Amino acid sequence: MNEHLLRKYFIMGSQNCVNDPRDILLKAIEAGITMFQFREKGSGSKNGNEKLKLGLELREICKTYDIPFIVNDHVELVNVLEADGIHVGQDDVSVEKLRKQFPYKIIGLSISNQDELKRSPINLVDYIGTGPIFGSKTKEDAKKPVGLEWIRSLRNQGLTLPIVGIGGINETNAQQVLEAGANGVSVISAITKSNHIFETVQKL
Ligand SMILES: Cc1ncc(COP(=O)(O)OP(=O)(O)O)c(N)n1
Ligand SMILES: Cc1nc(C(=O)O)sc1CCOP(=O)(O)O
Ligand SMILES: [Mg+2]
Repeated sequence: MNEHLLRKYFIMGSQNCVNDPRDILLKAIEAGITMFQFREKGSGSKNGNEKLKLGLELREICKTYDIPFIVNDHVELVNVLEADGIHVGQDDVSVEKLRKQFPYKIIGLSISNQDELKRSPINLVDYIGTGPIFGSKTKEDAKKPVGLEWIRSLRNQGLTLPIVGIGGINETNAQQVLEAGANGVSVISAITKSNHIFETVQKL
């Protein structure tokens, strides 16, 4: 994949939004996000047909503006939403299975420590998502922050795969994440909770 797509990677589900998620996505796209992940998950999130309807609407917006659309976790939504790819974690469907099913889609995998790195088939993925870099209140089951040191460690071990940092990243600390060796930053609340989405995304 083109590693520049990770530069400003926006993740969102309706549970993250006070305002209409469609409006938030449109504003974020106008401001310059480079990729979008549909993550309808956790308390307050939609299910079934409502989830599907929102996914289709957000997908359509991304298609209009040529922004890659990634599905979080849910393999069955990849074809239905004509997604460009899928992001999975260590406890989700296996990357081996995914790569067989989707030879040409973008596959992102979360890797947050040395053990996970050792047991992950990184040759099959397009990028690594790693975090939480800083403390995050957004993910209900977030691990303890791994810090910038973990990104440096991945690079010091010679990992050349594109890396995107996640967790507690905002316009004031994004630069540190890039300087540590990440190709980009993925954010939820920095954008969904911003009163000035355009300025926030520009600063990121
Ligand atoms: C870009 C990116 N990085 C990490 C994650 C977290 O994935 P996961 O560990 O599977 O946790 P959930 O998001 O499924 O709760 C991500 N979604 N995106
Ligand atoms: C979805 C997610 N995954 C994480 C991980 O560490 O894998 S942290 C996280 C939440 C990111 O939200 P915010 O930008 O609001 O902190
Ligand atoms: Mg997951």
